[in-house]
Amino acid sequence: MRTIFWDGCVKLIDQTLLPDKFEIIECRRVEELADAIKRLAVRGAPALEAAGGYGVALAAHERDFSSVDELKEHVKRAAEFLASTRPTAVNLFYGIERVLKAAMDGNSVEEVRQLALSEAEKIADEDVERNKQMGKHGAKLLEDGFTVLTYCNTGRLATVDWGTALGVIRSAVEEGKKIKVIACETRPLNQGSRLTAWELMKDGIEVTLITDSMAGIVMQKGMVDCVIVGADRIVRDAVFNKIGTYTVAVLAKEHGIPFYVAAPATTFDWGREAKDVVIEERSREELIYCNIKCKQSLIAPSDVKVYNPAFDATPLKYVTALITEKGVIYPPYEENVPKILGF
Ligand SMILES: CSC[C@H]1O[C@H](OP(=O)(O)O)[C@H](O)[C@@H]1O
Repeated sequence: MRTIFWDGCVKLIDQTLLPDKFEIIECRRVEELADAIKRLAVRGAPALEAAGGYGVALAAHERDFSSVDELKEHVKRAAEFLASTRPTAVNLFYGIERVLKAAMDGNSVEEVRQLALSEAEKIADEDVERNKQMGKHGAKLLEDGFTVLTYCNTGRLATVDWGTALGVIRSAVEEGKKIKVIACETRPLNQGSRLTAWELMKDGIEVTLITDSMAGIVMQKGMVDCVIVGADRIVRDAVFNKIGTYTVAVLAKEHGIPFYVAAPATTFDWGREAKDVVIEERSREELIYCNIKCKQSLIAPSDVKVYNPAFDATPLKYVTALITEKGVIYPPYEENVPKILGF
């Protein structure tokens, strides 16, 4: 089953309930999908790209319209609303803009609806295919018997299907290589423990869960052959990814361990630099409660000051190679990224 798909409305796996409950959310209105994005029921840059696209298509279908002009105005407003949900993953805006552009070519209500949904479906289908391509290219970097350290969740649940960094691991395993994974839990929302461990165990891929603070000792003990992470936005001088990625990258450099980033071309925002990117800051409740879902078990004084950035920026000097659907890109990035990705 895909992470997000169209079935008369937008349907998606509610990732906030995993690993203990597997439920599908049905979004019949854009507001419902926007809420799902904001509370990370659907999350992960490529999954957000599809969510953005499906969200624009949903806007065109969510009610009746007296004219194609009224419909187009409604869709434009919905696109702006969807773009306001999360600021850092550039894929979200790519998906929204791509479907909005397609929809504007329609000359009737029915045509706008058809064009929007068709483009949103193309985005979803393309994501699965490019993840498989990325997996093939990246699998060449993993030797039989490797142990790979991962951060956050970059698997099926972070994409429409297959995954980016976890997709590379899946592809290597599919080729017959024995790959073990050390998954960082990834505080505060535990995408690593709740989602990555769940995905890998379902696939029968050996995974060991560690706290984020253990990343150093496993590298120091020689337990890690390489690190593979995903990305939310790659700019000319840095990779934006889940908070804590920068720490892992510096540790990997210190221990001479390859640090790879797997991301599709739509995660690249090559015209910008790190200083131009907004890092999402999330609620204090994510840090002061053990379980954000039911706001139980305080693990900090309820009125303590909190800083909760959802992402950090890893300078490209810490990145051994960028794994994309077009191939593996090595430094010098300023020369090779535009050449291979055609920017
Ligand atoms: C395959 S991209 C996944 C990327 O997205 C995650 O962020 P979030 O869970 O907040 O959407 C994280 O940065 C992952 O690396």
